[in-house]
Formats: sequence, C-alpha cells, structure tokens
Amino acid sequence: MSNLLLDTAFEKARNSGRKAFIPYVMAGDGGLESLEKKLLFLQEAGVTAIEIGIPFSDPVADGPTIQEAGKRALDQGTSLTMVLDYVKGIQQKLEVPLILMTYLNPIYQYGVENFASDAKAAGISGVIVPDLPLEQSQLLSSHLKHNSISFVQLISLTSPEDRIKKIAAASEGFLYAVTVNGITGARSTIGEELQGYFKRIKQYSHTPVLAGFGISTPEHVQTIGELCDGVIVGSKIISLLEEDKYDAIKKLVQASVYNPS
Ligand SMILES: O=P(O)(O)OC[C@@H](O)[C@@H](O)c1c[nH]c2ccccc12
Repeated sequence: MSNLLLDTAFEKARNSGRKAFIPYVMAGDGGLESLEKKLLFLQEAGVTAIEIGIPFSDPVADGPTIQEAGKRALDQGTSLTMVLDYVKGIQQKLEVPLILMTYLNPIYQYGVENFASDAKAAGISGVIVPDLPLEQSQLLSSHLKHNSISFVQLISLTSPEDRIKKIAAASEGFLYAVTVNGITGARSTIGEELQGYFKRIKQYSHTPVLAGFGISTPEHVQTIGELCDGVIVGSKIISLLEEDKYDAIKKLVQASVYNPS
C-alpha cells in the first residue's frame, strides 16, 4: 500500500533538488518525553521522514550504538504501547512522515491487527520489521494495507538476483538497501561494490531506493546519495543527539542537497 504522506515527502525532496534523508531515533532513549523535541528538531532540519525505533531485548541486526540506545530505552520501561500512545499525542505537531522500525516480537505481543490500527491512529506512515522475511510478511501486510501504511522491505548485499526482484516488487514506500554485510554502526569507508549493487536494485524497484547502514559523515551522505535516491542514518544520529551536537546533524542533513537552487 502506498502512503500518500510518505510518497509526497519523497516527491517534495526530489523537486527541491535533494536526495531523501531519513534519520533513525530510538524511542525512549533519554526518556520518551524527549522524543518530541528530537522529532521537531529533525523536522525543522529538513529531513524527508523519520524512522522511530522501538527498543527490543534481542535486536539481532543492531550494532553497539543502537543496542546501547535500546538498552537505555528499555531501562526506562519503554514499550511499543507507550510509544504509540505518545506519538498519537504529538502527531498534530508533525508534518514529517514517521516510519516505525520494530522487530516482530513486540508486534506479536501487541497483536498484529491492533498494532496496525493503532499505528494508523498514531499517524505512522510506514513500518520496517527487519526480522520478518518476505515469505512470512503476509502475517502483517494485509493489516497494514487496510490502514494505508507502507510496508518497507530490506535488501542486503548478499541477496541473489531473483530475491532482489521479489523484494523490490513487494516493497512499499521505499526500498531499504543495506550497504554493508553485518550489523548497523558508523564506519569510515564505502565499499566499491555499491555502484553495481544499486544499479541492479534500481532496475527492479518501483519505489525510491534508500541506502542504510554505516553512513556517518556528510561525505557518505553525498557520495552514497548520488548512487541511489537517498540515505538512512542511524548510529551517527543517535551519538550526535546524545552529545547535543545539533549543528553536526544539520550538516549531515544539508549534505543531501545535490542541486541547490
Ligand atoms: O546505524 P546505521 O549504521 O546508520 O544504520 C541505520 C540503522 O541504524 C537503522 O535503519 C536500523 C536500526 N536497527 C535496524 C535493524 C535492521 C535494519 C536497520 C536498522
């Protein structure tokens, strides 16, 4: 299902000479009440959408920075229910589309159907579930569709061609192209194989293709952004928020402008 708010946000970025830029924040890190300020700051900085992470005790794909943020959030007692309630309460102040990133277990515990309708009530535009393989995605997809929420799928560097085709066809809103083998986290170099990777993916994708994992400098944002439709930045945003380095965040977002007009 395509979500109008999300599709419009990508279009708006494109029309203003920008690549998409999606930061990731961990809900409940620093206390759930700090989320509003973070979201409003990121919205003001000009991001395309914001990915909100739900903390989980067994985050298999997360690197140390996100794991630690998740642990801090769990120590504060943050749950999916609390995050949906909280976001529902502040959604009127937000124009930027929100994408919820959560592992399957919290959704299961919540109840798949209720999750989809409560996410809609909280103004959520898209959902990413990194541990739910495409083959099992129908568990959730019909409920999301019913609530006009895009179900974003992930492709990895090791996905064979026929799988890329299937995942690209199924993905909604955008396609999340993981750009390293391994876990999330800031890194210093960019693999040369990326160019061919994006070319392969783009020929099958009917949505924007966004790169994520390891993007941590304005140079990464720019060079990787040139190869696809935009970037997702997680670990670096979490560290900069924690250190109150708001100007550095603005610089990262600014690097998504490729054709200043
Ligand atoms: O932290 P990084 O390397 O910038 O990567 C983005 C990432 O954190 C975010 O999209 C994410 C957080 N947890 C995940 C689990 C799987 C896939 C993606 C994610």
